[in-house]
Order: sequence, then structure tokens, then C-alpha cells
Amino acid sequence: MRPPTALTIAGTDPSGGAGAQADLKAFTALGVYGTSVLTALVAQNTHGVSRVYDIDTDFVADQFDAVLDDMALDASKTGMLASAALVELTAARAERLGFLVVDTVMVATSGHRLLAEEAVEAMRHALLPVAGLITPNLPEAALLLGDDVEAARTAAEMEDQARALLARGPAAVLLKGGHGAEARVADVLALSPRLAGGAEPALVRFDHPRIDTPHTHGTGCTLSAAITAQMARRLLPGDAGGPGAGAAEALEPAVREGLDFLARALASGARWSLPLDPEGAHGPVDHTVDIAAQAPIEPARAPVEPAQVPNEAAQAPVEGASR
Ligand SMILES: Nc1ncnc2c1ncn2[C@@H]1O[C@H](COP(=O)(O)OP(=O)(O)O)[C@@H](O)[C@H]1O
Ligand SMILES: Cc1ncc(COP(=O)(O)O)c(N)n1
Repeated sequence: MRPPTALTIAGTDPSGGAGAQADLKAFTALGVYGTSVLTALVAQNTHGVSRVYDIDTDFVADQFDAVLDDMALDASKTGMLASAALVELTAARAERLGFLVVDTVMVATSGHRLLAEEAVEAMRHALLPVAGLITPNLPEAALLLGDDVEAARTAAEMEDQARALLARGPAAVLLKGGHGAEARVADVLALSPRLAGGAEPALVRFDHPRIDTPHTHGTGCTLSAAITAQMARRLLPGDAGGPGAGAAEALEPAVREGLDFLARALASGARWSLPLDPEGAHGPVDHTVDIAAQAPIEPARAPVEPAQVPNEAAQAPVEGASR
């Protein structure tokens, strides 16, 4: 039996909250066999990015070969692609990646660029047309639409931008509203007429209560990985090759479940205190939220008084002794 498989094409986060590490955790938490192609080594943690170490394009190509020559993929996702050359390399492999989710990562929360400025154009012309789903946040959506387009502020503007992005070629767009300010976070899913099975694009609106937490590092990575995992689980072999009938039926429930998984992971991560220095830190979400619920860690045990500690010597039966 072959398990559902997924690939992340992404940069690293040694502190484990974002990038390839977050993606692999989300794949595993959702029961999908995860593989990875690393695009950049990033020294970062909950306080930000300190340095990016580029990986040669031909070595990234070798990593693609290592995975693709060995395994069939049901779904893949992109995260940090770093350069125009890596955007184009990924687009050239699209046919073999299964259902392709493009998380249009551009700038880290800390302000560090994760995609070169000149690579945005490569993303527009090479990657959007081969994507099954793109998941821009509000500033990324505006930038993909044009250098002088402003981020959407209202629900109507979000719907217009989601439709405009569909016209750039992806089969579907999930425009994420996490960067807004309302008490509820709204996301808009736009499905192309081909996926929706009609003459017009179909729009679905999701919303969640906004969780009051600084721990939002890796939310975009985790969401796109969770949707990718849900697609890998839902697509039958043969459906994955393109956004066909299987993908059309799978996508809306996959997005809904991906968003619900992220909401649970955010709510649980909001209770964590991981960074040694909480001042200014953006901690991670809890990728283990569903797994941990099955194997809870005991709440801190009450301290044991010395008198309660069993004294092994005293309790061990003494050979031949009678009481
Ligand atoms: N404070 C929050 N409370 C609840 N959900 C959130 C919060 N912040 C982000 N999200 C969810 O995380 C998703 C990704 O967040 P967003 O900040 O828009 O993207 P990115 O992480 O790519 O910048 C959003 O679609 C939203 O559902
Ligand atoms: C390697 C890498 N990829 C992506 C992000 C963005 O993270 P977020 O999901 O918070 O936008 C990041 N900080 N590092």
C-alpha cells in the first residue's frame, strides 16, 4: 500500500515554526508522508531572520531529481523560493508535482525578503499559470497584481482581487485576510470556472474568530501545508496530475479542513511560552495539537515530599527475614 505523499519546496527554519520544518510537521500531523526540496538555509527564530545562505540552483535541481526519480507525489507546495531561477526551476517540474499549492512567500514577518524583488515577475508569469491553488496574504496579492496595486481592505475588494488573480492562470486562489484588523479573520476562496464547473468563478468565504496572540510565526506555511496534505489524502491516483474533476471536488473541503487545523494549532500555540525571551517574539503554532490530544502530557505533578519517596532498601524483602 502506498501512503498519501506530499513534497514541500521551501527554505528552512531551524527554530521549527515556519518553512520546511513547519510543512513537514503539518504533513505528519495530518497523516501524509512528507518529502522536501530545500531552497535556502535560513538562520531564523521567533525573533526574526539573521542570515540567508543560498543554495545553488543545480543542487536544488538534484534534490528534485532525488525525490521525483524515486517517488510519486500526490500533492506539493512551494514556500520560500528565494530567486527567479528557483521559481522557474519549480515551474518546469510542475507536471510531476501532483496538485500544486503555491504559497506566495515574499517577506518574513520580521521584514526580511525571502523572494528576490526581480523574482516576483517570474512568479507572475511562470508559476501562477501552473498552480492548482495560490495562497497569497493581502500584501502579496496586491504585489502579484501589479507594482502599484494597494492591499484590499474590504470584503468586496478582497473578492475583486481574488477574481483578478484567477485571471492570471491558477485554478484557484485563497486570499488570506490575517493581515486585516477586524475581530474575525476572513479568507476568500475563488475557484476558476473550470474547477467550479460553471461559466463564472465561484467564491467561498471563510471566517474565524481572530485569536489574540503574538504567536503567528509560520501560520501561512502551516496553512498551505495542511491544505496540501488534505489534497494528498483526497486525490485518487490519476487525479493529482492536474486540477481535474477529483481536484474540483477535493479543494473546498481541503481548504476548510486546512483552515480548521490552523485555527486549532493557533489556539493551542497561543497557550505556549517557548521563546526564552518573550519580548518581541512571534512564537510558533502548535502543529502537534491533534496528536497531543491523544497523548496528553500530564500537568506538572505536585512536588513529592521526601517522606513519600519509596525507600527501596527498606521495602525490598530481606531474604529469610520474618516479621
Ligand atoms: N490572529 C489570528 N487569529 C486567527 N487566525 C489567524 C490569525 N492570524 C492569521 N490567521 C489565519 O492564518 C492564515 C494565514 O495568515 P496571514 O497572516 O493572512 O498569512 P501569512 O502568514 O502568509 O502572512 C489566515 O488565513 C488566517 O486564517
Ligand atoms: C523559510 C521560511 N519560509 C517562510 C516563512 C514565512 O513564514 P509565515 O508563515 O509566518 O509567513 C519564513 N519565516 N521562513
